[in-house]
Amino acid sequence: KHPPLPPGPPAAPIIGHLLKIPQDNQEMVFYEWSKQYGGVMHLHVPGRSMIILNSTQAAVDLLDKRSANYSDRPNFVILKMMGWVPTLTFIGYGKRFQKHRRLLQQYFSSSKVESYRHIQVQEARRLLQKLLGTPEDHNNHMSRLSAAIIMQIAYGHQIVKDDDPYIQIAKDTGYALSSCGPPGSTPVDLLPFLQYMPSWFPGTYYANQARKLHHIIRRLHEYPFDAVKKQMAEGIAKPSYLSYQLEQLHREAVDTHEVEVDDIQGTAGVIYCAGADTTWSTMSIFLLAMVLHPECQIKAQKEIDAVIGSGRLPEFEDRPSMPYVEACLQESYRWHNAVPMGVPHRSLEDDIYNGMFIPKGSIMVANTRGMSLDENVYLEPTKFNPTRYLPKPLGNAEPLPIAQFGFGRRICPGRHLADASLWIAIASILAMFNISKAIGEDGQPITPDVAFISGLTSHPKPYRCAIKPRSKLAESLINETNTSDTY
Ligand code: HEM
Repeated sequence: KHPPLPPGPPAAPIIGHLLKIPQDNQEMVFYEWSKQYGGVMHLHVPGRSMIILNSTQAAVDLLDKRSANYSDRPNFVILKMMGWVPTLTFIGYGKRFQKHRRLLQQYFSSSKVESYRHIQVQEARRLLQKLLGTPEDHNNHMSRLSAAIIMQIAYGHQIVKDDDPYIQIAKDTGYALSSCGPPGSTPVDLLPFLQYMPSWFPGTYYANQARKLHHIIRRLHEYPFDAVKKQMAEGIAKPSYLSYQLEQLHREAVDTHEVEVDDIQGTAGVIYCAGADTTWSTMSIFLLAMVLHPECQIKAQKEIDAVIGSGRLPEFEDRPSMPYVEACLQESYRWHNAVPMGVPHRSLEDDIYNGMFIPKGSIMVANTRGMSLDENVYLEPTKFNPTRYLPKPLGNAEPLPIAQFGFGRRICPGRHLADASLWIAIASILAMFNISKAIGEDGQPITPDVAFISGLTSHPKPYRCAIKPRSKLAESLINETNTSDTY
């Protein structure tokens, strides 16, 4: 005796949509289905309902406004097999979730992240020097920028060499996260008994992957943790999230055992894994857009020149004066997504939304990609067009994207940090470099494919481009910048 379920494609008896849900490119398939079935869709797989949200409004109405009901997580069988425990992203709603969120929110609130600006500025300057020296290595340099900022904040570790083990860990983690299938909806997640089947058994591919990648995730948690503990014992640890929390633990140990060592290890690990890879991917999406859209680049550079001239590099204080550069960042979030289907939530109680029944225990997928391409909100949504956000008559006054950082009580706690790291890096690159297509051996410009490697996170496939200083003055400005780099 309840209203109908949300609409969805026809289902087979018993197995429902199990065989219809694709393993690759799910976000795009769900988006295509939404054109027929609407912004709130229902899929049925044995033992559970999946609700796919392709409309930002529905995601806000349910995941934000009714977040008490929609902040649990499904059981991520594959991710747990990989060793992601105890990691906030995958912990269910409850006491431990609240404890981990509290630990992280204190450290990454919008006001607190302002105190990390000097690290972000320094790393953005280093990125410029790296791009000047070896522009063909742009992907590594962007990965390094993201990892270096996170490393200093989380572990007090400054990356000084390209073969730094932390960079390798960040890269390995990126690889692991994009090789583990769609989050919460691989065959093993949908039919957990498959995890116990031998590797030749159909549907066990991701369970085998998880076993293979387990050592990467353990190393991510253990290596930095052991290093900081050792430094603390020797009295040489730099201030960081980890050293701060371990000191607190030591101080409060007598009074309360609320926070335990593995809470600290887990939260430090999640900063690293959730922060470095996603920031890097968004940087890479931005650069790809600049290769393909020189007209946007020129517009952004004109704005930067008008605000800061050509004698200095951008600072955070310039941000409010550069609405078009801001729009380029926002469009990079929307045009392609570092986390294309978000991280699924789970509902705790039965609910009714717009006359549709959402059963208790439903897996709620906020399809960021679908929301980014929603033609009811964005004109020509596949086009990279920052102007769309500018007020009329300059632009089309379209709403800024919000889905990229998720929703409700699960919204990304690192969003203020990520946004600031990306802004300073993007503004600095645009101020100093021209980005264009690389020239192939045949003398012709190479147009990079807009192609992605996708799992929980999504990365542009490696692409070539040319990155050249805008002028001799820009070149000397980059060279003269003191980054106290030792290599
Ligand atoms: C551009 C960069 C980033 C993107 C696109 C991104 C995106 C996301 C998304 C979509 C979620 C899932 C939200 C939900 O379930 O509704 C998430 C969760 C999370 N993010 Fe980020 N993130 C980024 C950077 C960061 C950074 C820098 C940190 C750490 C400082 C971080 C830490 C986390 C954590 C801990 C969670 C889990 C939250 C929870 O389950 O309660 N992220 N992020």
